[in-house]
Amino acid sequence: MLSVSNLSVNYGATRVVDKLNLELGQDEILMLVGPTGCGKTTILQALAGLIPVSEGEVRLGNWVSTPAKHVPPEKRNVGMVFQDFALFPHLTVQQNVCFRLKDTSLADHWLTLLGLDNFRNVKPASLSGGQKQRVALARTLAHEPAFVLLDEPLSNLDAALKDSLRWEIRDALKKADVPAIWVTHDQEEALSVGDRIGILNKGVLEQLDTPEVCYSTPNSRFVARFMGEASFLKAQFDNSENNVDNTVITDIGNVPGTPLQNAHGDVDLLVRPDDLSLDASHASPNGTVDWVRYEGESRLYAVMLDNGSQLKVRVSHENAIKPGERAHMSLITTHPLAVFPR
Ligand SMILES: Nc1ncnc2c1ncn2[C@@H]1O[C@H](COP(=O)(O)OP(=O)(O)OP(=O)(O)O)[C@@H](O)[C@H]1O
Repeated sequence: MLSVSNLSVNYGATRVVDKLNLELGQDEILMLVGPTGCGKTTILQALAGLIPVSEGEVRLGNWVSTPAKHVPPEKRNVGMVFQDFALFPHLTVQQNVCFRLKDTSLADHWLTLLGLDNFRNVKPASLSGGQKQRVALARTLAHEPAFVLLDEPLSNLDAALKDSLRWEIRDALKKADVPAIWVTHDQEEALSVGDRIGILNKGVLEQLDTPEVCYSTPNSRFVARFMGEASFLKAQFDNSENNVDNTVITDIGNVPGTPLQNAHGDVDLLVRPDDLSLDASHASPNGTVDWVRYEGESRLYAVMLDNGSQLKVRVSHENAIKPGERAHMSLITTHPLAVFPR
């Protein structure tokens, strides 16, 4: 188990990572997300032992690193995968993966598993981006790392490739049976690939939970907005025992709620685009379309309700409504929605 307690990193007088705490199970994949400059890469560098930490400890297997007793990178047995692949251009795929390896049987194993058998004798320049990233991963895993750090491994690849390669990487990490921390800018990638997600805000871990919990029950508005399209609808919530079903009352329907931060009375309900329906042929419209974004199979609408809340709703692409047109919006969800104090 990889265990991190109160890890803090300062650059000069500026604290960039503030008291990070986390524990990762043996084959667990943690996706680390957050806005640019929030400290994601700094955390990876600190865990790899590449930069000094100001406070706290990192513990794995038989070593513990603290500011007073720093364990150097070569003693940590960390595997790193970067967005720029970092392959040796003058070596073949096979030579890259076997670099400094005494026993090459694991190199063969990962080359085969990652579909690289036919490329063993070519140099990186003639490989596609996805193939290069597979080579980088094979090289990392062939060295039997105790844990793996991935810094935006897919950010240089096109959308279609990203989608398939993220599953290949997840599968390979699970087979390698090592804890992994994977930094990404892509919320969808974080939600679909991670066992858990850590959301960082200005060096502080705001939430560390399963993808489902981070998306449906974010513990702050920051996390709610960061994990996907989020609208906040004015609502009323009675937190007394009279409200046995935790019903939240809104102008566009009543739904079950999960109150956060002791929300009650006048509250804001977190509404995702798929929690709503939009009907332009309804006899009594309750809002006006502000804008629409065509997404291929769907369209995302921003609708200004007559009560002053703007909500975003995603509907089938067949549903073409123009900005300025009136429409009826209602809540259609049956699962509990997060309720924030206003
Ligand atoms: N060597 C350094 N010296 C001083 N400040 C640094 C150094 N490296 C990073 N920083 C600062 O530390 C903060 C965190 O940087 P970091 O690269 O960890 O962010 P990030 O979350 O990985 O960002 P991005 O998503 O843009 O890659 C930023 O404000 C950055 O400017």
